[in-house]
Amino acid sequence: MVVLADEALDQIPLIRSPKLGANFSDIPVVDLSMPGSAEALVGACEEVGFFKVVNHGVPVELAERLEAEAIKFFALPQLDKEKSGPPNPFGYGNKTIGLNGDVGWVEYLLFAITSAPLSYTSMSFLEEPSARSFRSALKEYLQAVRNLASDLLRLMAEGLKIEPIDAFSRLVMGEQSDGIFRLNHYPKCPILEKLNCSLTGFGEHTDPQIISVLRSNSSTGLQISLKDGTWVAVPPDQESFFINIVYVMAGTQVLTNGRFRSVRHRVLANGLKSRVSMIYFFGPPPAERIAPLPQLMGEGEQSKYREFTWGEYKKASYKSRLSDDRLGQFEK
Ligand SMILES: C=C1C[C@]23C[C@@]1(O)CC[C@H]2[C@@]12CC[C@H](O)[C@@](C)(C(=O)O1)[C@H]2[C@@H]3C(=O)O
Ligand SMILES: O=C(O)CCC(=O)C(=O)O
Ligand SMILES: [Fe+2]
Repeated sequence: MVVLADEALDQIPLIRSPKLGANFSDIPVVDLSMPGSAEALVGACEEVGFFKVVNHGVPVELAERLEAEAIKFFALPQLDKEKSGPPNPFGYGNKTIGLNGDVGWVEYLLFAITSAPLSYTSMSFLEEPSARSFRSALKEYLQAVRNLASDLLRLMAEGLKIEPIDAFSRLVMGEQSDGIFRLNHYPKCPILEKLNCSLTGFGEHTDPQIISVLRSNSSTGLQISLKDGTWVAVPPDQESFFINIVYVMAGTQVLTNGRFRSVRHRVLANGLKSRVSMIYFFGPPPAERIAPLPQLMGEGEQSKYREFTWGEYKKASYKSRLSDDRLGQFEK
């Protein structure tokens, strides 16, 4: 990203509340090495829809290697980065998010991920022989995070006492599944220090897939919205993963029939330190029919939504703005 011109800031929503940034110390923590982690995970999905995972088995060095490669990419001259964009919807993007007018103080690389064998959208910079270390860091990281997501989704089924145990994981691990991976860079924005306010990095939204696995560097910025609508800051932890139980899985009454919450979240740009985050979003194949799991329906209970396929939902989602309710059109 080039040096900030004030007009660039004009387009991006400023957030003026002075209280932003209070750290939220009650983020549920799920320790995968402890007995009872399935119950802890279900409790976190019901209460907050967001939790931190520790003792997750993914070597910290894998994330650090990919982070270092991402930093090298984002440090390239703007014209070189743009050879891998614009995102349609995949590729390099700068400040615009999606196709419908959302903007933020962020540049990013967005990849579609396919499984069996694991592969990702190619981009101009990845074709260069010099991108070998980027490619290998990316592949190893994606594979490790897939394994973690599969473990988490199995634990979720165990905690909810759903059979078969792969009821959720099979939805997102198959060959045609809809995986997306995003590398975000929120450059530091020193002018914010003088203005005494924050700048939207990534506007408020709920993630549209089934589950998202997020890792960031030690820079602040991520906030979640609590049940009462208050925004709280998530203290960064570069050795852990943050899990977002997302839209279709959660409060939408689609898969878990309203048992799980999905959390609205956003990222604010930092005046002093840039933030790098990497998020793997897991979704089912386009033809998958989305309806509540019968095991989670009460007797005689009806779903609030007409049945739809994942492909129909995604199509509608790409016509929406970040903060929209993307399920409205599927209500009965
Ligand atoms: C405005 C949009 C960008 C987005 C697709 C969408 O139409 C609505 C949701 C956005 C989001 C949020 C979570 C993920 O970052 C993302 C990759 C996704 O799947 O849905 C983005 C999409 C994007 O950046 O293209
Ligand atoms: O960068 C972050 O920490 C979160 C970004 C985000 O919410 C997203 O890409 O969906
Ligand atoms: Fe998100």
